[in-house]
Order: sequence, then C-alpha cells, then structure tokens
Amino acid sequence: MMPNSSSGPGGVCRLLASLLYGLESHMDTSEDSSFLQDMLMGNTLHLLIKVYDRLQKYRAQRPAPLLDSTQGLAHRLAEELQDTVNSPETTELLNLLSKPHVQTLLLVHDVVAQKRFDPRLPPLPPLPDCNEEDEDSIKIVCLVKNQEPLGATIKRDESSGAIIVARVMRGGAADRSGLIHEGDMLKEVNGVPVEDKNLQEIIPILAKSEGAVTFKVVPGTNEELETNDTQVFVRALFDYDPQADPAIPCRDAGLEFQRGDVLQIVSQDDDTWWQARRHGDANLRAGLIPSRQLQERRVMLQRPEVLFHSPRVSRAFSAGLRSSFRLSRKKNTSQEVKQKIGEVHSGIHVPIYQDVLLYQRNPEEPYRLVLLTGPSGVGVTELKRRLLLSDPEHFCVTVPYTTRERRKQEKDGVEYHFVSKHTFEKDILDHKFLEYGEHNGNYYGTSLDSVRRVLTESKVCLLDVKPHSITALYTSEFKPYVVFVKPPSIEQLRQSRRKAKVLTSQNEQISTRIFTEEDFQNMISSAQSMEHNYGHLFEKVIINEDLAAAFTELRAALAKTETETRWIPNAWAHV
Ligand SMILES: Nc1ncnc2c1ncn2[C@@H]1O[C@H](COP(=O)(O)OP(=O)(O)OP(=O)(O)O)[C@@H](O)[C@H]1O
Repeated sequence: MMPNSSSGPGGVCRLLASLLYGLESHMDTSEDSSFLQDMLMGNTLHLLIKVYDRLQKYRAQRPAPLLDSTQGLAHRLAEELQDTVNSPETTELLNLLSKPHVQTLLLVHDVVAQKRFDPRLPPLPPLPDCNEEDEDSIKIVCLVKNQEPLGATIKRDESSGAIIVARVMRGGAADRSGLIHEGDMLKEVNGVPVEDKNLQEIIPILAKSEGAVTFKVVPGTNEELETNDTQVFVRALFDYDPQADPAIPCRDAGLEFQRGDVLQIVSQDDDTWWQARRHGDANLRAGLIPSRQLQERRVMLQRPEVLFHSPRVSRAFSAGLRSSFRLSRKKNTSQEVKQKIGEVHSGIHVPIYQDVLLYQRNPEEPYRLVLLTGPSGVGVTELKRRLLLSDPEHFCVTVPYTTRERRKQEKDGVEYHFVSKHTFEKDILDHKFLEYGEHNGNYYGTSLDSVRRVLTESKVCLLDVKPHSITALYTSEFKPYVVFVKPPSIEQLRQSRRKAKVLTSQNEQISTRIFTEEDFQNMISSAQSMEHNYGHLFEKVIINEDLAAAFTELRAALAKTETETRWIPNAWAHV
C-alpha cells in the first residue's frame, strides 16, 4: 500500500499509526506488536516513503533528460580543465569527477536517459563444422540470469560419455527459459567445450555464470514433454536437510524443510527425487526432496522394527479421566491399573508425507475436536481447566462412564454416567470406548459417543488424551486439532514449578506433594519419546513454561483454527 502524493508525508505517518492501532487486536504476542511498531514507525520506511513521494512528484512533471551522455560531458570537461590554470577549485572539481561513485552516478544517469535497460547479448558463437543434416540438431541457447543458480543438474551418460541435463528444477532459470530440457546434451558453456571435462569442472562454470550465458546443446528426445505444475500438497512429517544427505544428486538443488511444513509437489517424474516448493515461499524455484518411496526405504533400513510391529493403541485408563483420578502417571498405583491393550491399527505406517488440502469449517459443521496431550504433570489439565473457565458456553468436556457406586452428592450424567458392569463390558466389546481402565474393581472410560454429544451441541470439545489414542480419533468425523503441551528445559521447570503441587493417589487416597527432580526428568524424557513417536500428529506445540503465556498462546491458536483456513489430511475430506 503506497500513499498518493496528495496525502503528504504527515498523512502517511498518521495512516501507519492508525494501521498499527487497528491491527493490535489481531496480534498474539507483544513481540508481534513491537516488531510491527518498529517496522511501521522506523526511519527506514519513512525515508523510503519520502523517496517515493519525491519520485511521484517528478513523475507527474514527466522529466526528460537534457543530455543522454553525462559521462562524455564529464570526460570532455576534465580534459579542458587539465589544460587550464591550476586553481584549487579546478583541482577539487577534477578530483570529484574522478571519484568512482560520481562516475557510477553518471553512468546510471546515462543508462536511464538512453533507456538502455536490456542486457547486452554476446554475439552468437559460430556454428560447428558439421554437415547440413547435423546442423538442425544443435541448439544455441542464450539465457540472461542474475546470481541465482541455473536450476538444472547434469550427469555423464555412462554409455556415450556425453554430458546430459539430468533434471530441470521447476521455476528455476533454465525452466523459465523453456529452452533447456531434461535429456539435452551439453556441448559448450560460454564458448568453453565441456565434453572433455569432468562434472566437477563443469559445475563451477555453470555456477559462476551470470548475466548472459550461452549454451550449445543437442536437444534430447523428450524435449516436447509438457511439464505442468501439479497441485499436490503434502505436509512433511519429518525434518530434511539436503546438506546432510549424502545421497542427493546435487546438494544445492535440495529443498530444506521441517516437520509440519506444507510442500507443493511440482514433479514426481523421478521415482526417487521429487521436486517441491515450500508453500508460501516467495521463491518459486523448486528444490529436490526425497520421494515417499525413497524416504520409506530409508526409514525402514534405519528402524527395521517398523516392518515387524504395527502401531498398537493402548486403551489405557487416562484421557478424560486423568484429571479426576490421576492414576496414569503414578508409579505407585501402576499395579492397580490393568491396562487394556486394543489394536486399532494394522499395517506398516511410516510417517513421510501426508497429502493435505485446505479446509475451512462451515458454520453448520461441528467444531474440530481439540485434543490436548503431553507428558504427565506438564499442565494439560490446568490448561484445559483455564479454557473451560474462560468461556464455559463455548468449550466443553466429556462426561466419563463408570461402574462404581454413585455417591450421595453425585448426579448421573454430571460427574459420570453410572452404568452396570455388564453394560460397560458390552460397550468395550462394541468398541465404544476411546480409552478405559479398571481401578479398585470398577471400570472407568471415555466413550466416543460422549465426544459426539458435545460436538452436536455446537461446542468445542476439549479432550486430554495419551498420544497413542490420537490415531483412533484421527478421522474425518472428528478432524482433531492436536495440541502437544511440551515441558520447557529442566532449569525452567525447576524455576516455574517451585510452588506447584502434583496429585498422587494411593489406596483410593488422593494427596498432594511438590514436584521432584525425578518428575522433571521423567516429564522431559517422556516428552521426547512422545515427539519422536507421535510428533507427526501434532498440529500445534506449546511450551508450558509460564502458565499464563501458554494459556494465551493456546487460546489464540484455537481461535485461529476455528476461523481460518487450515491444511487438513486429504482423507478427512471424504466422509
Ligand atoms: N507453567 C506452569 N507453571 C507452574 N505450575 C504449573 C504450570 N503448568 C502446570 N502447573 C501445575 O503443575 C501441576 C500439574 O499440572 P496438571 O495437573 O495440569 O498436569 P497434567 O499434565 O494434567 O498431568 P496428569 O496427566 O498427570 O494429570 C498443577 O499443580 C498445575 O497447576
């Protein structure tokens, strides 16, 4: 957005100040606010606006150059001054005219005055000595490029020994020219024959070339292949650094990405190396990434266990119950809990890329299920409690089921749904429970129906679960928004949890105690293994150091998810 000249510099400042004020309510953190303040109120932007205003003024006057060669004039003036009487003024003027920045200024003036904007192309190299039939098969390609890479990789053809264009990166200089194609045979670069050179010698010639670069190529056979951009988007489920990948054909052509990044796959022509762009990246040049097939093979070689063990989901006693009974984390109660292991998944699952598409919730659709997970004691229950308190009309939790006796002050359907052992066991067999467990001879569980009940009330259902339960809810019906609550560093845990208490339960008795060093270490190591095993399912990671800050971040993230367009797995689009 640029001001028009009539608004004046004062007007622009006012506009920027009001913009800042108007955006304040949309900013999540004070960091955002101070960044925007620095940028909008900073000197650099204001000076740029002044320059722009000044240019606008001159543009309106339609200035025309008086001279189109100030360099020539300066040269002639210098010559004449040399012959005149030597005065301090002439010496100063001569000095001034010989300064490189004055000369460059004059050069720039002349280029603009003469409208010499096109690059000067070198003369075409002579055609090789060949008979007329062969002539057709030689192509001279002249590319004009800046310092960006050529955007192509080369290889030596093993049988013929020729240098071949192995891959043209989508969106790169070679691709944009439309003149260089995979399979083309490279003969010369800027007049330097390359056939007798090895690849290590040619690569620097290509890398260094800048401005007008001339290639002599023999077109390959697949020149006519159309290479349309595809609209395949995936979420990367692992981190990738091409510089650390010894197998990539060209490290500089690789695309670095982090788990969670959305990538547009622009070419899957090659089985092992795909070409992709990071979504939202201003750079249109595609980079190489390992194909799904290649990465799967690599993971399996590194972790052979994925070949033999399908992921299992333990329907353990926890989830919605954990705040009520807190049995899941306590070592001293582990014997009391008989964990039920249910298998809900089968087959090999190696997280590589997840096909995704953009989704925005229709007002008549239920809200996405919010799953909160994290190591025991990290603060999941506390964050959930704060969310509920902050807007009880909007957020809601499920009511667990139990077979224990109802106590006097309890109401059916409020604290628990009280059911008979027979009904509970039948529901287990009917796979109605997301998680369930047994404690002191009674069953407790969270049913999928109770989640549905909250969702049909047009409320946001908050569910805290163990990470292994996420997969059972990872469906188009629930479209879960998975938040991982992560502990900060151990030092920050010691500081922030000095006064915090954890609940323990022994023989039905619930008591509190302060966190121990062992609790902190367990929290951190359990968070690491959760991230390692389930990190690909986490859409948001919140580090819970300062509780108030973590809550604000969570609240803002949930608000965004409800209103903004999000990338969700393709599979969720098909009901
Ligand atoms: N950032 C924080 N700073 C200080 N205390 C915290 C913070 N986050 C949580 N706590 C406190 O730590 C204790 C444990 O938190 P909470 O009960 O929410 O853990 P949890 O993740 O639900 O664990 P569990 O699954 O075992 O129930 C509570 O007393 C809570 O108030």
